[in-house]
Amino acid sequence: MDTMQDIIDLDRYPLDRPESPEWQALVARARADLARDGMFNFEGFLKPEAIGAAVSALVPRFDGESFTHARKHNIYFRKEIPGLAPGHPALREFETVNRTLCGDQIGGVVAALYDWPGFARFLAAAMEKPVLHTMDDPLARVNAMAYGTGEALNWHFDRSEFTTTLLLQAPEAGGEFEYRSDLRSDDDPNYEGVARLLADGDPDLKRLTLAPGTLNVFKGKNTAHRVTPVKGTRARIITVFSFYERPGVRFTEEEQRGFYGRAA
Ligand SMILES: O=C(O)CCC(=O)C(=O)O
Ligand SMILES: [Fe+2]
Repeated sequence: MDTMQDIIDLDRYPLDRPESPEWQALVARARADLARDGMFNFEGFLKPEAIGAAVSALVPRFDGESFTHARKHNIYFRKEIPGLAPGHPALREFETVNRTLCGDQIGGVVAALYDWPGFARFLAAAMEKPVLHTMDDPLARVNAMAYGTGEALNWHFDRSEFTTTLLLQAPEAGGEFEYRSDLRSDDDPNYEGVARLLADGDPDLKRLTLAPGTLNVFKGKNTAHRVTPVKGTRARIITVFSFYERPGVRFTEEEQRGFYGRAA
């Protein structure tokens, strides 16, 4: 289980053949989907055996050593936003609870995929970046989350421009991914639009039910998104990979403590 042949369905998703016509066609598909929907989904990206191996490796760690990420937070994961009055409805707080494992607790298939240069190379091409780098942050580089009954990840924007996730285990019900693409831009924070979304008044909200093994990439920095509460006994398990255009990116110690309960 340690070559990419064992991990990725390379017949469907030829990330191992950069610049080949098939690779370029896949890049074109991802770009078209990103332009239209703000995301792309590659179903069956991870091979079933690799999904099984990843879940088996992660479950005991979730049970034994995960951080329970439980807090109230606003969509920015920041207490204050310069220029926004403290009571502004865009700063409304919501509850998040899930169990999180960090980069220094994740090995095997998931870490092998993250560190494989063919992965970043493909994602860079899909996102029309000259290059993408893995993070230097030992905690944030790759995360795994388990959402049990009633657990959720509430409204937020991500730190990185794009977010790459891979669902490993689907819940029986709930645990849906809800998102609103381009709710803000780097030039326009659109606080009124944020407030409207948080008041459940945004008609452009979309919902996605992921299947295990699907690679999902979306514009996380400016796409508001959340995971709705899981129903049933089977946890929703997902991994999240972070890439940046700049090499050497790390979270601040405050960010590490907020997201993971410790610094490293
Ligand atoms: O669990 C998911 O589908 C999304 C995770 C996410 O948004 C995040 O980790 O920032
Ligand atoms: Fe996110």
